[in-house]
Amino acid sequence: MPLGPDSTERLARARGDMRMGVPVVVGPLLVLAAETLVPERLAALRALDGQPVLAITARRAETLKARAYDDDIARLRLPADVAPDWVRSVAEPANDLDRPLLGPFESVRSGDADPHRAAIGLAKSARLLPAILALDLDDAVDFAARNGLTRVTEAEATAAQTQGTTLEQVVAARVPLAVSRAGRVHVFRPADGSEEHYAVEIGTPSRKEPVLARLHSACFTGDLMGSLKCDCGAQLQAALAQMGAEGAGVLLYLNQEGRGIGLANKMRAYALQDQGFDTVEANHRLGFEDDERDFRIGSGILREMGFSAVRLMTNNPAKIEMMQANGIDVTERVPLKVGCTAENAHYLATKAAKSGHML
Ligand SMILES: Nc1nc2c(ncn2[C@@H]2O[C@H](COP(=O)(O)OP(=O)(O)OP(=O)(O)O)[C@@H](O)[C@H]2O)c(=O)[nH]1
Ligand SMILES: [Zn+2]
Repeated sequence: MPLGPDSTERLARARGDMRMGVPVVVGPLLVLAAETLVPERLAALRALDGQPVLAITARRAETLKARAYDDDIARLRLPADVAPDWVRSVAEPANDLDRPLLGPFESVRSGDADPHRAAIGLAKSARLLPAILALDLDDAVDFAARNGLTRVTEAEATAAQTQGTTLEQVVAARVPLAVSRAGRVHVFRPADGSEEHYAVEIGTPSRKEPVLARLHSACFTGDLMGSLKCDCGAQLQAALAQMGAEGAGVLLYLNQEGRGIGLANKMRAYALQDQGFDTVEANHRLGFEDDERDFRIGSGILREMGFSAVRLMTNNPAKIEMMQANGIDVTERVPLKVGCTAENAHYLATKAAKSGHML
């Protein structure tokens, strides 16, 4: 292996750079995340030859009443005189209702939008808002080298969205739990430098029979703070309690906060929910799909631990489908109906109506 970074490592760097507001080169494009744009970098971008565009998802474009000519994304020409906060307002819907006059937008029709799509995917995988400033470069390779910028190819950036599914166990150790003395916590680390995920094994479940299993997505507010806006904390405790009572089970704690959009974006969604949008509408206004989680991570961990069949504790049919599609047999669905509160009744009803949850 050469000493320099390979493509996986360059992708991890690119994510870090975007989060810091440092430009990266994706295929032929110079790319800056809209969310972390500062005035100095916008000025430096404008000093280059060419016409910058702001690429957003079609979901976001729909809210802004901008035309999306590239299916799932739109490329908006960057007006010559706008300040960085215009860019941020296009990306970030917090002030949509106060700033209705951001447009009119001029959407670009010609040229290849695939690199822009790849760069938006990279921003998502960095848990940033899916909006990027992009400028076509004539000499992308030299430009990156001259300016010390991280460069990834378009294909590498596209692949970034499906990485993080090859995980290796780093360590496992005994942790006596309130629900069972025989608790064991395993830590799994993806090869691409993205977030680690955990498995809590209760007892010593047989690898030859279906194991009682829960795929739990991290919810800082519900799991740790006792938020009444969702049912996550109660589901977590109930799942562990049932595993303790049966003497065996495995709970995967997946760091896919906010259905994979990250805590900052989930809090943005919560702010929109206070303006009257439901959980799905809020995700769309931010430019995300309803659910950005990659459930293959869960099936990968189960396989790594030697399990091939589960009795899955869930109300979400998508999880069952994803398990089956990824080689983990779901022999039984174990319902998990706990934690209904006055504050989350609307949230649970929306999950049932829009996400097909079985309630
Ligand atoms: N984007 C977003 N994420 C949310 C919201 N409320 C909860 N979450 C996240 O949703 C995830 C939990 O997903 P749920 O749909 O409740 O449950 P599920 O795991 O898909 O399905 P079950 O197995 O039936 O519980 C956690 O990662 C939470 O952080 C919200 O309003 N917006
Ligand atoms: Zn929650």
